Amino acid sequence: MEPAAAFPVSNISATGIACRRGDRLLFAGLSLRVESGGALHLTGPNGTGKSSLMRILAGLLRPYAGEVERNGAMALLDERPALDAHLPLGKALGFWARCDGVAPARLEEVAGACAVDELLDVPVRYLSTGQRKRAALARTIAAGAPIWLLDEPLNGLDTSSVAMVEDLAMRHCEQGGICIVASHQPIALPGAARLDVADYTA
Ligand SMILES: Nc1ncnc2c1ncn2[C@@H]1O[C@H](COP(=O)(O)OP(=O)(O)OP(=O)(O)O)[C@@H](O)[C@H]1O
Repeated sequence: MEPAAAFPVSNISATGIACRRGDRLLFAGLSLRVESGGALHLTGPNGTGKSSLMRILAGLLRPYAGEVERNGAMALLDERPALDAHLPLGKALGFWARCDGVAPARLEEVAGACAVDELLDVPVRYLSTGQRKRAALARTIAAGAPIWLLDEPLNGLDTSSVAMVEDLAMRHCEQGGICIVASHQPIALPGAARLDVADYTA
């Protein structure tokens, strides 16, 4: 994929974050900051609150305490692909591309980079687990946001697709983007900081 234009300087920071779900305080006192070109790997056992933290960073979940500040647009990949299951993949991606003002040529390029360019005529509901994950990644990347929040991006991917995601994330950071990945799987992200959410369990 041709590099996108270098991203404007961006950053995301969270200060003193506490997260409560139901009547449980999951974690407290968690702070982080990632600048342009930086990567962060959020780890922790199942149920520690990685996805909850990602939703807090994305502005989709209000923290119980603390603040998130962000300069720059953000795109979230999580377990919901946000692609219309009844549409062929190309049309489902096209919907978001129009919303985000993405040129058709750029969408094609991103589809190629995510290895879904051969699947554009296939209804989203027929895609395999790994194909759906790559399609959701294409939707996320095509948005053109400097800040990527990738929640378990490797789930369901084969070895070559894992390498593909690692390469895309590395190149995004080289272009001045930010990549925050929540995953209990190892992921090769050169220079990435690591934060174990379990260290902040309340
Ligand atoms: N809407 C909700 N209401 C109440 N509890 C919730 C809600 N959503 C999640 N939880 C609980 O919050 C805890 C943390 O969930 P979360 O998905 O953030 O963890 P995680 O670290 O991402 O886990 P995994 O590694 O399994 O994906 C879990 O115990 C979960 O059951």
